[in-house]
Amino acid sequence: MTQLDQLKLSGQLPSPRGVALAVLELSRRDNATLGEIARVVQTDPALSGRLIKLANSASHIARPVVSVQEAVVRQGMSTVRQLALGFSLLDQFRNGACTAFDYQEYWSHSLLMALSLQALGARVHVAAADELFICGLLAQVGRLALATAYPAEYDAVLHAHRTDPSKSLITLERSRLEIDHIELGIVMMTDWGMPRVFTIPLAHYQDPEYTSFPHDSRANSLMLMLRLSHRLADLALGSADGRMQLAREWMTLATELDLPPENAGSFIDEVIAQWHDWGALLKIPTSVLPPFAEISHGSAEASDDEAPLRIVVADGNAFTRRKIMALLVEDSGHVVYPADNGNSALALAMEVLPHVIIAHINLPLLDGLELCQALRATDEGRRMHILLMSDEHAEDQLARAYEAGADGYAHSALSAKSLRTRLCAAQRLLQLQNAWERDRAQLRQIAAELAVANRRLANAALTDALTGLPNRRSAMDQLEQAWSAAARADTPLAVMVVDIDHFKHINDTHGHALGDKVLREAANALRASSRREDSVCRIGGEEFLVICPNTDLAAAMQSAERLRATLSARRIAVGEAECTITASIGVAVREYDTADIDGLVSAADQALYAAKEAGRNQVCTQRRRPVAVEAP
Ligand SMILES: Nc1nc2c(ncn2[C@@H]2O[C@H](COP(=O)(O)OP(=O)(O)OP(=O)(O)O)[C@@H](O)[C@H]2O)c(=O)[nH]1
Repeated sequence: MTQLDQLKLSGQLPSPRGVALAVLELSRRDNATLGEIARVVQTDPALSGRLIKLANSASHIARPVVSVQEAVVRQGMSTVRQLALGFSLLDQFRNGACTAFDYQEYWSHSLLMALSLQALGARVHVAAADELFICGLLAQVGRLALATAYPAEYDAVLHAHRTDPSKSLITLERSRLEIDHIELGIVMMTDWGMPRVFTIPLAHYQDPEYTSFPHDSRANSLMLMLRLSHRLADLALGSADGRMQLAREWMTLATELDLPPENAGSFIDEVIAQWHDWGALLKIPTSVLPPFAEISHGSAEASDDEAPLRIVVADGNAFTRRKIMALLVEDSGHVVYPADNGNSALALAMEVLPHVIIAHINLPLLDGLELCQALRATDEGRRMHILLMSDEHAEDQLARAYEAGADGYAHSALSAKSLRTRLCAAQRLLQLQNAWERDRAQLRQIAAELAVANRRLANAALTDALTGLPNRRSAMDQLEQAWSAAARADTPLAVMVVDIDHFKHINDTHGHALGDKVLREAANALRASSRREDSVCRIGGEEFLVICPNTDLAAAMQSAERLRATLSARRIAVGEAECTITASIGVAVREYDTADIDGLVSAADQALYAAKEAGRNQVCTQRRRPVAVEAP
């Protein structure tokens, strides 16, 4: 009798109890109905809740499942049986006699595998979500079984593995227990009715060498999904030091399932969030991780020397492609994107903008030389380091490779060392490019800051600091423009010079600070009361210039009168009391004999003088006599 047969007969293997056992036995009957299963499940509230939660977590379900019956119908008899079993094991084996076996960590790892597999299933449609969940949850049940059946011996196995990790766990299990956890796990799962479609990839997914299922087969997809899920669980529960490497391996492996590395972050962060959620429900410990993008990029201080490269490996031969990919990932943690023909290599390169492309010269669809030429014809492709590989060393091929724009040429059987050496050149290029881009970014930043500072200075040079109005210089520029526009279009142009009366007296009586306040209030009042197209400027101490395009004398006089009235109606607080001000305004319009803007302002000044002479608080034109205007 084999060790396995003895074990099966011994009754020492983990097996379901209670409701789960009843579900298992019931489901083995030929005439069992889903209704009967649901009734049994209902007697266990914890199991009922978990089945409902699981049924609802399959994202494609529009209407939430609220009853056990519905959950059981949706999940089907075989899935319910296995879920009941998985949860029953979890509840029974939270602790055990094998001291070196961390039962809590085991379940935490298994739960994350279950959720990851389920989430991958939503992207790669190879099996129902609940089936994938249970497949992940029980993927390593053989380890739990060995720890349960042989606590002392397995303790020694685990210690030996920890002391010398170069010896694989499976080898140690075999040498000490004559059976390994994978074999045992498969037997147990087969006994529990797990379909072969799952047990076959489960038996192989931990092989260090790739097991060759056909590339587009369901078994291959499941095997990759199991590897990805296992690696994710290792990443989440392992030490922070190894996370970056595992994250990059994960991204590279994910490309084999057509999951683009740029989607890895959101996928993994989502699965980790579900893990926390389920962990709380099942009372299983989980760990808090930084966002995946942070893990995969490593510390911000990583130097250019350590910076991983994005590499597209294009080879029609799956074996060579995988060999190179494995070398690149294991050796230096680069992020690698596989392509099996020239067209997909080109599309991939344009999408992920790799630093390096390693392409076989005889690629299908678009050969290596054509790929090289196509890349070199683009701005992005010109910056990539292209290494072409060939199965032969032919001089004319070498020449054609360089003519097509390749940076390097190598034999396809190149060694790891030789590949590493060649990547050094690309890494150096990357360093230079990074340094150049940093310099450029710094220059752009300086230029932007300078532009802002210049704008501020220019603005300050044209603005009066006290009132925020355009200053004399700006006023004269604006007037020049208004003059030109009026001359071109033969339209009228008027200006007003507004001067606050007896302003010296205000300063002398109330102080300079109140004088400033009066100026600010006068500026605000003038701005608020003038037309939108007029420009109010401060051209001297208590003197303002209002430029009024397209305004004839009568309209200007009317506006000036309105401004005068506004100012004189203004009450300005002086401590508890108030004071009032008045202003005199001189108005001038551009006439056929007005020489230039100085002439125009001078005419307005003369009019202002006339207004002052006439007693202040009034509006005059350049004709040196007050003009009576109607109040607006
Ligand atoms: N508070 C304050 N006072 C200013 C400012 N700029 C000029 N002044 C003062 O404004 C006063 C102008 O006085 P004058 O030119 O004699 O004119 P006025 O007292 O208004 O008399 P009339 O114009 O003839 O009505 C001076 O005392 C200046 O010191 C300023 O920015 N703030």
